[in-house]
Amino acid sequence: MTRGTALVRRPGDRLAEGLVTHIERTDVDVARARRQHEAYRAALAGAGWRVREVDPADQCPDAVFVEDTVVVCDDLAVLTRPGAPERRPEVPGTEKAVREAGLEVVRIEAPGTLDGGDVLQIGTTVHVGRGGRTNDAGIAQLAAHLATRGRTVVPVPLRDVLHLKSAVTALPDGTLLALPDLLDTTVLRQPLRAVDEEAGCHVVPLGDDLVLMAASAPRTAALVSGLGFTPVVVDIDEYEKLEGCVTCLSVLIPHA
Ligand SMILES: CN(C)C(=N)NCCC[C@H](N)C(=O)O
Repeated sequence: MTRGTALVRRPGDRLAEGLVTHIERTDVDVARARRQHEAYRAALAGAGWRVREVDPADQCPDAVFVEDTVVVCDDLAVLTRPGAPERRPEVPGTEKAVREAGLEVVRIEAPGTLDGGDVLQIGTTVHVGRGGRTNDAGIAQLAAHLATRGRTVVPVPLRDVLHLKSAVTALPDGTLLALPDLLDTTVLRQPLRAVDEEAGCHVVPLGDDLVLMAASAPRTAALVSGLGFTPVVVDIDEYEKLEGCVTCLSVLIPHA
């Protein structure tokens, strides 16, 4: 049984030069990061996803964080215009992959900026973080594109955090796991549970009751398990040194 296609992009040799904005830079062990990426790909495959590699963009240290380059909604791929200009050359490789997956392609245009890490889709509601990477023009363009698929966009102001999904993601039943101090929770449209581990608010529903989580959030994994879900745990600490998390390393395209 295949759930769909999971796009990933292998880390390049320059990974350790990736951007760091809200945390202190520490050394990244690239060889270890490659092993962790291999295990991450295996976890996706083990959960029933067909893993497809996006062409490398090795001149861009952050290219492994492929989530930031596209928002997939049903049969539509919205190519982003990343808020960090040095990440924009990552987009053409993603465009090739989503075209090959048969998706309709539109894009965020200047002056809009939008990173996929700011976009949290839950049912027909799409929460979009407004912060350092995503601006109002980007949010307005995304809202217009996703309206064609019956989605409603809710902007969420962020505080001192890279992306919306650095601070909140959702379990398969729509319950939000969040670090409430990092965003304006009053605008969120789903029930919220505060977590006490930074990586605890990063989950990726993989289908059925499976929930991809980082090994750095053991207490939250126990919580998630107690709620009746099955955590699929991966160690991604080399990516966490670059403000990455489990969501950023893939783009899931159901049924593709
Ligand atoms: C949800 N998150 C956090 C993401 N989708 N992306 C992380 C990108 C990290 C990269 N060093 C950067 O600063 O762009």
